[in-house]
Amino acid sequence: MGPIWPSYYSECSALLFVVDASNPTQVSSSCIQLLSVLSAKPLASVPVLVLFNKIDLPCYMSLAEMKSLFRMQDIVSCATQPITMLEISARDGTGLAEVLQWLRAALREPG
Ligand SMILES: Nc1nc2c(ncn2[C@@H]2O[C@H](COP(=O)(O)OP(=O)(O)OP(=O)(O)O)[C@@H](O)[C@H]2O)c(=O)[nH]1
Repeated sequence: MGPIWPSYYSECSALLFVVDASNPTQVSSSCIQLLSVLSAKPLASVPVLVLFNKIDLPCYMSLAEMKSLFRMQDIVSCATQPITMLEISARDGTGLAEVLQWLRAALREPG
C-alpha cells in the first residue's frame, strides 16, 4: 500500500504508523517507510504516533529492542514532527485507550 500513501498526505492531521513488533524481519523495511513518511513535506508538522503492535504474541520484541533497531532516538531528534511511541495489541486491546487519548489530543491541537 506504501506507493499510494502520499495521495492522503495533504488531508492528514495526525499519523499512526503501525509496526508489526512480532516480526523482526520487517524492521528494516518498516524503518525505511517511516523515514520516507517523516520526510514528506505535507507531513512536516503532523504529529506521529508509532505503534508497536501484536505485543500479545510470545515472540514480540521489547519496545527497547525495537527502538534500538529502528534507531528511534536518532529518528526522533532529526524529525520535524512530534513523535510518540506506544506498545499495543489490536487483538486484545492493550494500549488502545492510550491511542485514543493521543488521537484526541493530536486532533485538538493541530500542528
Ligand atoms: N496476535 C495479533 N494479531 C494481530 C494483531 N493485529 C492484527 N493481527 C492480525 O494480523 C493479521 C494482519 O492484520 P491486518 O489488519 O490485515 O494488517 P495488515 O497490515 O493489512 O497486514 P499485512 O498483511 O501484514 O500487511 C490479521 O490476521 C490480524 O488478525 C495483534 O495485535 N495481535
